[in-house]
Amino acid sequence: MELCCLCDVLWGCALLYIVLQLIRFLRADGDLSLLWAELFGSSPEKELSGKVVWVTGASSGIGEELSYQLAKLGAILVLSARRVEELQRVKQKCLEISGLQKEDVLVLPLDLVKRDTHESAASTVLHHFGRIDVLINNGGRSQRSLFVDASLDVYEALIQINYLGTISLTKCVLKHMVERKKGKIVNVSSITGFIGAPLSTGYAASKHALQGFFNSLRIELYDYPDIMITNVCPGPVQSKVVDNAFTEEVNKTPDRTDQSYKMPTARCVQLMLVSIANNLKEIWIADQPYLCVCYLWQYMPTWAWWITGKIGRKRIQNFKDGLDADSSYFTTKAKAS
Ligand SMILES: NC(=O)c1ccc[n+]([C@@H]2O[C@H](COP(=O)([O-])OP(=O)(O)OC[C@H]3O[C@@H](n4cnc5c(N)ncnc54)[C@H](O)[C@@H]3O)[C@@H](O)[C@H]2O)c1
Repeated sequence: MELCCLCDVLWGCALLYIVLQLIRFLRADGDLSLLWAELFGSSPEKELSGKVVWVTGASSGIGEELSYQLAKLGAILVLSARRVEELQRVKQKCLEISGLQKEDVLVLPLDLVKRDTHESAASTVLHHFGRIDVLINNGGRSQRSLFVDASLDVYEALIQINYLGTISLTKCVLKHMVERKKGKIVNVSSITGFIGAPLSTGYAASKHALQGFFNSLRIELYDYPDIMITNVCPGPVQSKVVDNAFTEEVNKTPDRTDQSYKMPTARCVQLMLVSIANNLKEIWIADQPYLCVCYLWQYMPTWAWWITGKIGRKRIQNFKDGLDADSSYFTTKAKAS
């Protein structure tokens, strides 16, 4: 009788656990393999403490937040972007919030477009720290313009920064990882790396190119099982990406709009670190309805076209109204600020 009672309690607990996890998945902000790794996988603290991590685009948004969370985990950092004073500011904060010493954080200005400087940048890191454990290809720019209105120069610039700049730096670092037979390359792609988005035709093309490249490179590295490639695909996240986006012309950026309704940068970075710690190959990080659209896109492409068409029309209308393109699909409009 007592055994029966114990069994009932155990079954009750198991059922409660499953229901809780189901609720969690329904409110999910990541794909299922990512959420599984968050619940049951290795912790970023365990995997990343003491590792040499090179972050590009570290001067703002996701890259800046990555630098802070990695510093707190005890990772040794290389911070790259174009503006040295912004990188110094990020370094200073890294030192304030962590136990890192000045010599544990290297500020290394780098322009992704200047590909002839990438080899010497990689040599500088190797000279300074002796190794590169993780390269996070995060630097990049987005787009807010319709194809009919945009100059082809914008398309060239997006490919130069997001695609060619990224694979150029990867080539310089990969040589070293192949010699060591280990390392991690993390690419901040986007959900537009595998689905389409109006106003971002050139951006989506550059991120599709990145994903095609890294998914193929991963197979070329089959004989190096300890060299890991992770493609990170975020949906809308709070950052300066829209302020810095290309518009119709290369030298024109959009008016500032409210970004506060998007996923907090800290949450996006927290999930990215889980994926790096657990060697996940591709992760999706997005609030709804974007995550649902990602699943639809994979499993029911024709239905997905129907819904992305509806959402996409609204996106263009928001843009024409001077709002953030992603604001107010289902609710009242966010104002331009
Ligand atoms: N925020 C989002 O909604 C979102 C969604 C999906 C993907 N992403 C991707 O995340 C990455 C980080 O963007 P973010 O959202 O933090 O935007 P952000 O504009 O705040 O940061 C971009 C970073 O890239 C750097 N950068 C831009 N051009 C560069 C160049 N030529 N050389 C070197 N560095 C350069 C910037 O200086 C900055 O440090 C980008 O690759 C972006 O495409 C962002």
